[in-house]
Amino acid sequence: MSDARATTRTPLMAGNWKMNLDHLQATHLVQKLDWTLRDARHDPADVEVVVLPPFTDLRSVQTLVQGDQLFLRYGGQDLSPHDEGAYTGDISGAFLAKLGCTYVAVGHSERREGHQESDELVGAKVRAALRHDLVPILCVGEPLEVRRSGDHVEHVVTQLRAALDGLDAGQVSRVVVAYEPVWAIGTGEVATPDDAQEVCAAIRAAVAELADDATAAAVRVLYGGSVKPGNVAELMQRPDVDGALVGGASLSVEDFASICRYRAHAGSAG
Ligand SMILES: O=C[C@H](O)COP(=O)(O)O
Repeated sequence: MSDARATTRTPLMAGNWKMNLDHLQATHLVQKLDWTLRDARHDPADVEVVVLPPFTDLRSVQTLVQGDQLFLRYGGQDLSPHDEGAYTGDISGAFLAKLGCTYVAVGHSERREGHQESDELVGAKVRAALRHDLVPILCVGEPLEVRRSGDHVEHVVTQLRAALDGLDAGQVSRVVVAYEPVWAIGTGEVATPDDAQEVCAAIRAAVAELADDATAAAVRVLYGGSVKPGNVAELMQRPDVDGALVGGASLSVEDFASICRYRAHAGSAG
């Protein structure tokens, strides 16, 4: 199967573990994931594999990845907009960078809704990530009532603009965007490939307006929301879908490895 996307964008599969797996379970999963992918001769140059464990697992994951030279990358699920100081409970971008993180999720809907994170705060977190050379995975997506009203593209583009406005093209080019319709997260109700393509293409067009065409062509746009081994290949056939932000299925080595190897499984269910 050949992907329709520009070959300059390496597909990215990121597993967001959310508040699951302690550091012992994390060690086990990461080792097994690496073995499984190596066994299948997975080439990270073809599809980049990332895990986003809870903060308390990161040191253990770092020790494994760096000590045993595993090919997967890792990152945080959130970060503070501040760099240091009296911010009890916050984790700075500097701390994540020191632990070898490459990525950090920003503005996940579970943070926007559960912790009342505003567009302004999400934008400040994107900037904090960039200050510490972390790649922000900026999450945007509409709730069900907005999808039903038909204003989903406008909603998502507004979130994107609020987070990225004022950044220069070089900064925008370092961002990964994840389109996650809230109604598809953890519900088993995946967006259709056409739904995902519509919004991912609109995100890319908005990036072109915020930065320039070259930046828009280079920025990776992921889809997230009930991605499974059985639906990932079809989503990945759409030209503006460059990967997936995977929640529940990333907690299973077999399922996540299968998602990462979607090209090998194209045409089969699961
Ligand atoms: O960050 C991941 C998303 O919230 C998707 O979660 P899910 O794959 O369990 O629907």
